[in-house]
Amino acid sequence: MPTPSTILITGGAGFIGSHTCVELLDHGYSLVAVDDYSNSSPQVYSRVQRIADRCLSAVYRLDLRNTRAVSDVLHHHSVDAVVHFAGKKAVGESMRKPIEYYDTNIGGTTSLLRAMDEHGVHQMVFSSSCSVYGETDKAPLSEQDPARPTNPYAASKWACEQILADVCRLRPEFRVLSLRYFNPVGAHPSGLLGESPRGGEVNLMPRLAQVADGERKSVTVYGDDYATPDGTGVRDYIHVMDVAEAHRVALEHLDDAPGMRVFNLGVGEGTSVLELLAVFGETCGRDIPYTVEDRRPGDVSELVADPREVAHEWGWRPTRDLAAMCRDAWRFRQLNPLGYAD
Ligand SMILES: NC(=O)c1ccc[n+]([C@@H]2O[C@H](COP(=O)([O-])OP(=O)(O)OC[C@H]3O[C@@H](n4cnc5c(N)ncnc54)[C@H](O)[C@@H]3O)[C@@H](O)[C@H]2O)c1
Ligand SMILES: O=c1ccn([C@@H]2O[C@H](COP(=O)(O)OP(=O)(O)O[C@H]3O[C@H](CO)[C@H](O)[C@H](O)[C@H]3O)[C@@H](O)[C@H]2O)c(=O)[nH]1
Repeated sequence: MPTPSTILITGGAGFIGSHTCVELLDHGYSLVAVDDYSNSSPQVYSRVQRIADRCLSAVYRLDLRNTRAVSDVLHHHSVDAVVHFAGKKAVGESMRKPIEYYDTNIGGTTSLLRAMDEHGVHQMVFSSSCSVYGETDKAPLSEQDPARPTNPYAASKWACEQILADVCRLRPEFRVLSLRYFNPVGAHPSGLLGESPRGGEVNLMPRLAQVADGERKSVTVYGDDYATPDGTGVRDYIHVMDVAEAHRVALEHLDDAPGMRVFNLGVGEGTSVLELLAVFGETCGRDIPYTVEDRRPGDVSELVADPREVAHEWGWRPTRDLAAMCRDAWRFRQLNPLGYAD
């Protein structure tokens, strides 16, 4: 995609969205961001702009399911492509609130597609998830492996992928790259941006940081009876700046081929809960107490990427290691103990 191009970012104030805003501003893109701030804060944009030393073209508060509101945004800005992050992302919460997850994630995506089509915008990079692979004893996982979602969150992402693939098949002007992220963690090295969830369920890395600085007494490890080397869940952690970079590279490859294509976004290395806990403890020089409880409903034992397809197609691979992920997440926590308090 030639720069400067104008990109609509949905969920731009979120964890991955905000880091991607920095990466795209740094590379000359003009950005229009929309978010309902259900899991983020508008304050994040001033930090994005401070890091990038450039402004976003516009920022809107809206719920993606409001097609009219999205359409109004596309009416006012000549957008070349959409990077679609907005959605709900917590596996455990999705087991308790399945309707909310299907409505937000699938309804938000179809609403966005309608508004895009109305304004002749047909290119999208979509945030999918490795959770679509579900419970499997295969590691690493390639894009050709079957999807077997085990919770409504994963099922909603799989449904979106199927909808997007079908739209691309029936309407060849559409081009979609669906990126199945494994576990994005870490933070911007400046310490200005990071993972700052508003209540609800907290992912493992921000939870480790909460315990390290004493906000919580211990980490609950969800199960130590999985068929993994130490019995705890294994994931493929990838630095959020690598994920942001991958979106910039993806935008350059949207036109490579017709239809929808799916890519894994992971490092290709599995890390257990206890291993991550140990590396995080070493990084911050503190003990991280933990207790073991039952498995979290909807969780799977192990998800590790085969990352070769992205490397082969785009000549790109993640470069930041687990120590950098922990170091940056800890720096963000130390500099922002209250997150983006507003
Ligand atoms: N973080 C992960 O581990 C991970 C892994 C795989 C996939 N993903 C996917 O990547 C995307 C971004 O994840 P994240 O970690 O940045 O999450 P996040 O919650 O930090 O960001 C999502 C953003 O979308 C916004 N949003 C939610 N519902 C909305 C709606 N109806 N209308 C407008 N805005 C809405 C939230 O306020 C938030 O700012 C999500 O789609 C998520 O499912 C995340
Ligand atoms: O307090 C916690 C939090 C998590 N875990 C464990 O740590 C691992 C990682 O859990 P996270 O909640 O950090 O991440 P998930 O893998 O459950 O989910 C995240 O990555 C997925 C892809 O794996 C999804 O896409 C989803 O959006 C995103 O939240 C899992 O084994 C989980 O059981 C704990 O033991 N204790």
